[in-house]
Amino acid sequence: MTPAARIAAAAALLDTVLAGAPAERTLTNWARGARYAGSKDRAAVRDLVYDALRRRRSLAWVGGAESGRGLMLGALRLSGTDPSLLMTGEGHALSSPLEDEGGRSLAEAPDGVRLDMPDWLLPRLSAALDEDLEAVCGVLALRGPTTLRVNLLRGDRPMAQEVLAEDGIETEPDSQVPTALHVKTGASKVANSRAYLTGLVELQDASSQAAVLRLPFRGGMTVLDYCAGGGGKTLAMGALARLRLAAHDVDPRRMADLPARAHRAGLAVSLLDDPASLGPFDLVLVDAPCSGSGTWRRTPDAKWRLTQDRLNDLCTLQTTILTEAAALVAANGCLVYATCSILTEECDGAVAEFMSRNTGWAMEDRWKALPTPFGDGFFQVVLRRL
Ligand SMILES: C[S@@+](CC[C@H](N)C(=O)[O-])C[C@H]1O[C@@H](n2cnc3c(N)ncnc32)[C@H](O)[C@@H]1O
Repeated sequence: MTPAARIAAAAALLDTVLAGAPAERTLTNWARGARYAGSKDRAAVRDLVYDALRRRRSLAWVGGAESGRGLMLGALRLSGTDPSLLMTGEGHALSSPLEDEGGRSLAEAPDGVRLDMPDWLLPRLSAALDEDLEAVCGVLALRGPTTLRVNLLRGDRPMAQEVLAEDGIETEPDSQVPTALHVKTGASKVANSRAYLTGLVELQDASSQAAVLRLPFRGGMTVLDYCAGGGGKTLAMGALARLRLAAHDVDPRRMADLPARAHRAGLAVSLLDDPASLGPFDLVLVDAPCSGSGTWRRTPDAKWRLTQDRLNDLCTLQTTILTEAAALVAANGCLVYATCSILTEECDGAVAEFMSRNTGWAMEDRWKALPTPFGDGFFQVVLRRL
């Protein structure tokens, strides 16, 4: 595909996403049907779509319309490329830009446009982030890093770097998180690399790794990952101490890959439909469903889909799940609440709500990470049963 054809394809896909279709499924369906697109074309179109969704409002402002064409026109203008070079109307290219099509300056845009956030969320984000608001919105409008967790049961970080390099994957150690490696080149090769297939590394953001490293593990503890999903945190916990590990999720299909991942990592994990049958546990982790606002650069359509009602529902669900999980914690055990949100109501707000309704818990640790070029936003609190 020519660069102009890739832009036209991205514009058409963006129209589908803007009409309400999930971005990931839209791209997957397109890639299946587009036999003319090679792997480099598919990756380039994917980047165009995701980059545009992250900056949907600012690109639409500069491009003159909240449409695939408008976003692509805005993206070309903001990257300093003359749009008429790639929107020529020839072959598969979009038609040439009209003289009066878009062209507004971002300097005149309202805050929600400039910061690429829905207007209703800005006051909440501003309250949560204060002087960090602009920097955080800026980070969420850019691509995130690809980060690996080194599985200390299989080797150390220098060894993982060497094994990855043999497969053409260059990495750099994170300066704060001792298990994290940022992928510099070769990210698309990770899933087929020897390091990944032998369980030496897993894909996991540095903030999630840092959160798990803070937990108070001792050998022999019983640990339940109550909202396990794919089991990223289950495996990270299991690599840190000899634990008796169990995982649960209200939707067990989400844990479908966990047995194979655990096997690769050298871990045994019991999958539980009814965790009370094996409890109580020394530590129960609630990695709660949330807005995902700390990770919106990875799922940018979620930023635009969140509504006030949905956020209220999530807050209610978070407190409900915490209350359910608390009943599974042993005497003197820990209840850990974690979320990849940066909104106060889903972080301190959810914990305060739980504490106001439940006595007999003491807060032992509270940790919050804002999204940076090296890690996603994350929040974690450790409560101990008195
Ligand atoms: C943020 S994700 C978990 C991600 C996972 N811990 C990881 O590190 O890969 C939240 C999970 O909570 C699950 N969930 C939602 N409601 C639940 C409930 N009432 N009880 C248990 N799990 C629930 C969802 O199915 C989802 O898999």
